[in-house]
Amino acid sequence: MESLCGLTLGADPEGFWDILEERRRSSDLSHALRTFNPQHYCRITTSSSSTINRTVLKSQYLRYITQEIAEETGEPVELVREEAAGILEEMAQNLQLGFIRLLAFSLSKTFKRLFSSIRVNEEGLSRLQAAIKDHPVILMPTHRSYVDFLVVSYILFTYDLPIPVIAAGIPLMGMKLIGEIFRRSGAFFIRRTIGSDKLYWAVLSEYVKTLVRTGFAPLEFYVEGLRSRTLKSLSPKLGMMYMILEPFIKGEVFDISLVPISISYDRVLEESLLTHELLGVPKPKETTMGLLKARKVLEENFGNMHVYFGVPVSVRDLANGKVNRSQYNLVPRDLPLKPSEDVRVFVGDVAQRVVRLQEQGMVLSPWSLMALVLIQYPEGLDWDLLTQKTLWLKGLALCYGARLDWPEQVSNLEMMSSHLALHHTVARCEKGRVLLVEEDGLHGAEPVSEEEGVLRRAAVVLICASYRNQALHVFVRPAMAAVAMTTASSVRKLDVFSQFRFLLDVFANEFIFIRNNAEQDFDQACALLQRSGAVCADEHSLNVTEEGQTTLHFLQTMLEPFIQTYKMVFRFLCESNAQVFTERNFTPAVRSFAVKLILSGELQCYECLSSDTQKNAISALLNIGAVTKSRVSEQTEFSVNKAAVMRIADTLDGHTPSLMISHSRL
Ligand SMILES: CCCCCCCCCCCCCCCC(=O)SCCNC(=O)CCNC(=O)[C@H](O)C(C)(C)COP(=O)(O)OP(=O)(O)OC[C@H]1O[C@@H](n2cnc3c(N)ncnc32)[C@H](O)[C@@H]1OP(=O)(O)O
Ligand SMILES: O=C(CO)COP(=O)(O)O
Repeated sequence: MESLCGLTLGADPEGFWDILEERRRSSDLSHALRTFNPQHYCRITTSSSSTINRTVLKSQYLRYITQEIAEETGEPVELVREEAAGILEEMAQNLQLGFIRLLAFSLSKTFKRLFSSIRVNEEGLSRLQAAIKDHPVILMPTHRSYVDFLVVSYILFTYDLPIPVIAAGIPLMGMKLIGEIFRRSGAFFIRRTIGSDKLYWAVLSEYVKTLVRTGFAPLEFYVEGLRSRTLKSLSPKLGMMYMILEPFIKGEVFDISLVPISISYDRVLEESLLTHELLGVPKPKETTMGLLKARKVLEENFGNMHVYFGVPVSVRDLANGKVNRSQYNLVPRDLPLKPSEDVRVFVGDVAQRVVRLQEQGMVLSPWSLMALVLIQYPEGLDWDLLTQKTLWLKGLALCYGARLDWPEQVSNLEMMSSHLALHHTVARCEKGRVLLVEEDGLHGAEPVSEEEGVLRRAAVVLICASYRNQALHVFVRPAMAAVAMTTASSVRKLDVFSQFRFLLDVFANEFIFIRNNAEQDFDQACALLQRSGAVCADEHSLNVTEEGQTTLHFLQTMLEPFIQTYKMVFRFLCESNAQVFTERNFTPAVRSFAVKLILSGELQCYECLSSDTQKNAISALLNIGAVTKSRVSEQTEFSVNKAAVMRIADTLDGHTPSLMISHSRL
């Protein structure tokens, strides 16, 4: 079968093509050394990295800011400019085709060992090719693994598309040799927390804006800001998003195309490390030695990967009627301007929409559905029951519009058994019963303390939960409506909606919802519940059907670990003697509170140990106003309004009408 650039590749019924198939049949060296002649942006003004750097340093914007900083600090302006040049030198990429070829060769070898297939939607690449010619393009992939940025560049190279420049966290720069190879493969390095460093913000934003204005190359950045430890989408970071959109907002480019990219893994390379971070184990430092030591991962199989290139989104279309760009006609475009309220809202809205599109492009593996069932049976369940429930769930997922990797020509038994085998480190079938498998600890199979036992159990539960999380975006709206139906004061749609809206507020950091979209979310939730026959609705009420009990119960149980974790955090805040917590102490203190509750038998939910969910619970309280945040002597502190937290906990239980909470905004 033919692909975009004439390669012979394997297609599956969903329109995905396995790019490794060709690699398994022909020389990796010829692939790496083949003619590479991509079509660039039609108005590209430079293809030289050093010209980009010079343009940044000479820009009016940077001159203005360096002058301003010199006046504020009393430093000579030349010194400030030198500092700016130093920051730029640390940051700038230096893309060279030779390094791309080198990596193309090594990655072909590595990917073939790690993955059974890498499937790419070719029509998405054709759309991307067209978009690249017309406007500056921003590639926005999901971030679940270090493999993400490698595979995106690899695919673009394979399909003869321009190699992107990529915003990379600075720790990667520190890796001996690898850091430099990455820089020459298009990475530009940014500090992880910039805080109030005015000069750094200025250099970074001018650098990013120059890349966009000149159309030097597609710009790739990870709007979630880090790899999601839970495999669930993270709330987007807005700093870089703002810089990228600014050239359009200020009328310097006609349009910008944002391309969401959804990367779905059957099995994530870093599954165990990422999960342990959720339990408080520090992330290993990125070093070349660490990478070499990790090479035993090459002995494992990680199944299939799907990379879905979404439909390019026109920023111009999104901005229509939402941003008043004429306000920028009155001031020179080079001068810094604080973003107006409409721009701030717009940037956040764009980022949320892209993350939603990323979710919609994700491909679910059978294991993800199996994990959804398995996690609801912590003591394990019979294989037959797992099969029956997973197949039922497959039907529900399809009914809710999920993109599933479940080929019809393979039997269900074969599909499920092979996926269980792929995840042999997490679950196993013994005597017809499927059970979660705990990893051995540092000191062998037996835990040395009760606490270690809890954390070990939590590790495997959290890995399983992360694969469940891959599918949550498909179910979260109907699941929230299902929960709202149990706690609402009546079956009247108005009452259920008010409870639903409260849940949206509480879980705003947990799941991706677009701001001010509650009514559409609710309508969609009701429509899906109706479509699956779980409820029948008329204009004013929602009623559970007889056969809908099972669906509703399943959906409610799906959200239970999140509800339990939030309640546990609320309880911790209310029972603690202190009214104020430092950010640093919060997670360890909540963790030991949760471990105690589990050991005492008061809490059965091991997912409550996830620091990610605990932090989201605090963020929810901050958003609602029940907790406030302040900086006190270099530390972030949370002050808790215990009465407000209790009312939220009550509403979550359905004891207090949600309207009171939403309207008073506490
Ligand atoms: C063929 C084969 C080839 C293979 C070839 C391989 C290629 C191999 C390449 C390797 C490549 C690796 C790639 C790795 C992938 C990652 O490393 S992912 C991690 C790095 N990327 C990102 O993080 C991107 C997304 N992050 C952001 O946008 C973040 O906002 C930033 C820019 C990093 C800043 O982070 P932050 O300091 O935490 O800031 P943030 O929370 O966004 O904002 C802080 C405050 O600054 C304010 N602020 C925002 N903008 C500004 C501004 N311009 N001026 C002043 N203040 C501002 C905000 O309003 C905010 O204020 P508050 O609301 O808190 O009051
Ligand atoms: O630096 C990154 C490279 O992927 C992402 O940050 P984390 O390592 O925190 O996920």
